[in-house]
This record gives sequence, C-alpha cells and structure tokens, in this order.
Amino acid sequence: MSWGNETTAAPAEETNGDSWGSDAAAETTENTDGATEGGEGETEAAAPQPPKPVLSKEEYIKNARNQGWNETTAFDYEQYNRTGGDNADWAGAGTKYEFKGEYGDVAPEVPELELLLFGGEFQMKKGEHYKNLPIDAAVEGPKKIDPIKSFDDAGLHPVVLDNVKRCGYAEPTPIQQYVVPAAMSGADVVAVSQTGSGKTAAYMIPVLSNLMGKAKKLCGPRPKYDDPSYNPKFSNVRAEPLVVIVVPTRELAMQIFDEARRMCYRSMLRPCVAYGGLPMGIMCDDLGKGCDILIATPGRLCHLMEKPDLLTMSRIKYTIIDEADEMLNQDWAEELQKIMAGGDSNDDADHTYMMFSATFPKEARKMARQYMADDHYLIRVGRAGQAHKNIRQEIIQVDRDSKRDAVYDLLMACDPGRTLIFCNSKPSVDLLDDFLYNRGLPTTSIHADRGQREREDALRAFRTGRCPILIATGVSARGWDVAGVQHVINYDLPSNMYGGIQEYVHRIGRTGRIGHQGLATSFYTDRDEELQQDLVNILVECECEVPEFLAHLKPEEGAAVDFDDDTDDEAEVEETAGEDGVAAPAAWGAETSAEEGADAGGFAADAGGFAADDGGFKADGAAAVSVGGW
Ligand SMILES: Nc1ncnc2c1ncn2[C@@H]1O[C@H](COP(=O)(O)OP(=O)(O)OP(=O)(O)O)[C@@H](O)[C@H]1O
Repeated sequence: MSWGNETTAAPAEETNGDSWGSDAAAETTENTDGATEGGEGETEAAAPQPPKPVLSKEEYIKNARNQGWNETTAFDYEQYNRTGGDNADWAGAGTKYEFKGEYGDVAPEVPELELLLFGGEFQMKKGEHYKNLPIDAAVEGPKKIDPIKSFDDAGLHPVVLDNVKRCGYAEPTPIQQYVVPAAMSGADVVAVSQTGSGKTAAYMIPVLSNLMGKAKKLCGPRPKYDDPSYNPKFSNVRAEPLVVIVVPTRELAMQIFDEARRMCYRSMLRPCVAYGGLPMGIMCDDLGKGCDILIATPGRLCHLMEKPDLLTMSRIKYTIIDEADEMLNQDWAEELQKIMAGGDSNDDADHTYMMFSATFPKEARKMARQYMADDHYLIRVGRAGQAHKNIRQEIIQVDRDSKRDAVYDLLMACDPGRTLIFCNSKPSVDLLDDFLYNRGLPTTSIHADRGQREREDALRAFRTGRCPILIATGVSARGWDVAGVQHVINYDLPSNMYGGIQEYVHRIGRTGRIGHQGLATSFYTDRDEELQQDLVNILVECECEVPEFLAHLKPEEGAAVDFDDDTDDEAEVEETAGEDGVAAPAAWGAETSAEEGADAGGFAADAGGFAADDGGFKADGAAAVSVGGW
C-alpha cells in the first residue's frame, strides 16, 4: 500500500493495519549502525559496519517518496501565534444533536450530522482477527450476571440501541457482555480488559440507556430560547450534569466526547467536554447551553467545580473514571479526592461509581476499593495488564547512539502506514521529529509542552493520514483510538520511571485494536534491564518470539509465566470464604475457564459468544461469580 496523496483519503478498511508490515525489523538490524540482531556475544563479534553514505536532503526526500511515504506537511508554528492555528474547529466544540422542546418522543434525524458522527471514513471497524481477543471473564459481585448475547436482548433504550447500530457495533465485545448488564443494574463496577476491547462503549451504552428513559424528568436546565427576553450573552444556564467521565488526557477527553455525541444522537441528553487548553469562552458557552454528560480532564474539572455559577455536581448520578489506574496515581490524588467526593452529592445513595482500565496494578486496586460500594462488581476479561495476540511484538537490541538511524531504517523498510513512535522525553520527541522530517518522512509530533491548537492539529493530521508518522511521549497516548495504526515503535522503552510494563502495554495497544492486527517494535538498550523480565513475560504470554539476548529469562519449558501482580492479599484471604455454592474470587492473573469456574463451585456462565468461524467469539468463556471484595 502506498501513502501517496490519494491514499491519505483512503477508507479506514484499506489502512487497518491488518498486514504485519514487512520483515522490517530483521532487515533494519542489518542496515543499522551498531544495531544487532542477536545476543550480546554477537554484538561483540560483529564486523564493523561500513559508514553509511551521507545523502543530500533532496536524495533523502526522493528515497522516502520512492518507498511510498507521502509528502511532508510543514506546520507553520508561527501561525499558531498569529491565527490560533488551522481553521478547523476545536475538537471540544464538535457539533452535537440539539434536542428541541417541540420534539415528541421520537426526535427527527439530521442527515448531515449523522454523516459527521457515524459516517467517518476514519472510524474504526471491527477487524477480522476479532476471535483472537481474550474471552475468559472473571466476575465478582453481589449477584450472578447473565452476560448479554446481543445488544438487541440487553433491554436498551431504543434510541441508544439505534445509535449502537449506527456505530456498526453488531455484537457486544466480551467486556461489554458483562459490564452492560452490571451497569444497568445500577451497581458500582470496576472493569479491566485489554486495550482496544471496547471499554468506552461498555460504560457509555448502559449509563445513557438508563438515563434516556427518564431524560424528560432528569435533564439539566436549558436556556429559554423562546423567551422574548432571551439573549445569548446573558441567558446561559448553569451546567448540572448527571454523568461525569474523568480521563487523564485532553486527547482522550475529545475522543470520549465523540463517542458520547454518537450515543446521544437524537436524544435529549446533551454531552459537553472540558479539558485544559480549550478556550474558556468556547467551553463556558457550550456548558451554558445545558449539560447532562460531562467528559473532563481532572485539572479543568476541579477548576470548574470552584465556579458554582458555571457548574454544580449536585445532580451527578454516575461518576466514571477511565484509565483508572493512571487516575489513582499519587499525582492526581488531590483532584481525584475532590471529584469522587462530588460536592454535595456524595451521600446520595443513588450515585454509581465506575472505573475502567486495561492495566490495574495491585496498589491502584487497593485504592480503588476505598471509593467503591462494598457490593460492587469486579469484571475482568483476561489478565489485568495483559496484551493480546493481535499485536506482534518485536524487540530489537540497539546501541543507544544508533537509535535515530535505526528508526529511520525501520521506517524505510516498512510498508508505509500509520506509525506511532514513543519517546520518553519531550526533547527527544522534538529532536526525532526534526531528524525524520529532514529525511523526507511525513512526521508530526505531540507532547505536553505544545499548545492545545498544535496538539489538536497534530492528532488530526495523524488521523487523516496527512502526517502518518506521529511521535509522542507515552503518557499522552493512553486510550487513543485511531483507525489504521499499523505500527507502534518504542524508540525508548518505558523504564519504571516512565510507567514500566503497564505503560508498555498501553503504548503497544494503540495498534491491533478491536480485532485488527498490528506490529509493535521496541528498541532495547543497555538501560532497559529493569524491564527485561516483565517484557519476556508479556512476549511469552502473547506467543511472540523472545529475542536470543533475553532467552535466558524465559520460564522453563511447560512452566507458567510468573506475573508478580496477579493476586491481592484480600482476594487470597477470601478465596477460602466461598459460601452457598458461590465461588471464591478469581485471582487477578488467573485465567478462569468454564471448568475451573464450575469446579470452584461457582456459576459457570456462558460468555454469550458467537461461533468462532463467523469471526465472533467462541462461546466457551466463563464467569466465576463471587460475593465480596477483589
Ligand atoms: N461492540 C463493538 N463492535 C465493534 N466495534 C466496537 C464495539 N465496541 C467498541 N468498538 C470499537 O472498538 C474500538 C476500541 O474501543 P475503545 O477505545 O473503547 O477500547 P478500550 O478498551 O477503551 O481501549 P484502551 O484500553 O486502549 O483505552 C473503538 O474504535 C470502538 O468504536
């Protein structure tokens, strides 16, 4: 596939990353100064590589075009100071369905908006390797959950069901099968499943469905547009949301806002978004038109909570924390405390809390419990922190000084396609962007020191394929869902200081989403030793090749991988406490099979799957159900 100008507008299906790319990694190691293919011994024995010819800028550009990479797009950074950037709208000001008072129970369709929300050629479609997603679910909670087998049988509000179909969600993913009924029951939920497994819709669908039936009664105030004294400058109302969804990054807030706009289409519920960098004027104007669902980053939300004329949290019924382990991090402690207390609504018995993530280390699990009702559900598909087999992981040993050349060679050896490159520091992002751009590659970059306009433009350029190579710091990329990312490159592996193995799982999870395949290549240097055992464990679990230089860390033939983080002490205690035929809690790391669930005296629940050969799930998943904590 080429990335010429025509291809940038190609439908997502054509660029869905299903190809594993070429054998680029192997080729690269041969091409790269100082980069090695094999073990340390081999490095020492390798003959010195002849120096590479230095090409002129024009020659580099020509080579990049010959390889199929499209034209580079120069960003005029001065422009941001002059005009505020490109002329596209702020993502936070995205158009949404505006329900009018005169509508009856069935609001009319708006074809242009429908096209905008659901017809996006860059919206992700389910991939053909969907059946590779883990299906084993472990559920702990007050009651047995009957997983939903289809959205039609889930008892959803018809408007939500319609919107689910418009999104092209033919059947619920494994995490949705359990979370939808649990959340519809009004219970608190903690849910963990792999990257790209549909956690956003898992909470959005049941929560909006629950509210839609009572929307007329519950919706927050709206300006009195038909009042003769209405004045757009002064007639704004206070935002009184029913749902608050808190996410750690601005880009994720915009993305979840998009999902909320889709699911609220033709309903009375009005979603708004608040994130740092979005001009206060635009944000307040939108909040002032009425807000029922608020998606926000923690800093901006806390800021708004101090302005009671703009926002009250007193009517919140659902508080949802996405990327919960990141949000439970000490860095956010103050904000999270404030948000979870929720102003005057905290004692409201009618208040549901939910937390979601792909990773949930022990420490975060302990903290999460303090916010949840005693009878909350814990729903886990696969192991917490598990990557999945749709991502082929390759680790290349590279000399630290040769990384730039190595990444250039790697890109030039790959089929052009959306590629996300992670560095650990902002200066590294800038330097690498300059280096690759000057070699004719269509790069753009994003990190926390960039202005919001630049960040939005960079992500838009990446999404549309205008700049198919995006270089980023890791933390900002949690949760990103961009169609057609076929390659993730860890230019720097995330050492423990940068989030360690959890961060690695989130980063590589930007590819291989919802049944697509993808490639993740990581450069390993002598500084990455602290990560080596965790890396090998993940590679073995996902049946990826362990490179020769790490082979000594593989578990003995036939031995299970030892994940240090599998169980909670509390869970171990409760394992002996099964009562009335109800199973003890499933350990965090353990796979729970139907047989195991049944043996443990639990309910062996059908995962509600579909035959594997039609691209769906195998119907052999199970849930061990238990009472108590996790
Ligand atoms: N039932 C479904 N059928 C098909 N596609 C779906 C379904 N549910 C969600 N999707 C799509 O799957 C993609 C991934 O979903 P989402 O971003 O919610 O994953 P996630 O589990 O939150 O990932 P991460 O842990 O990386 O944040 C999205 O593009 C979404 O539109």
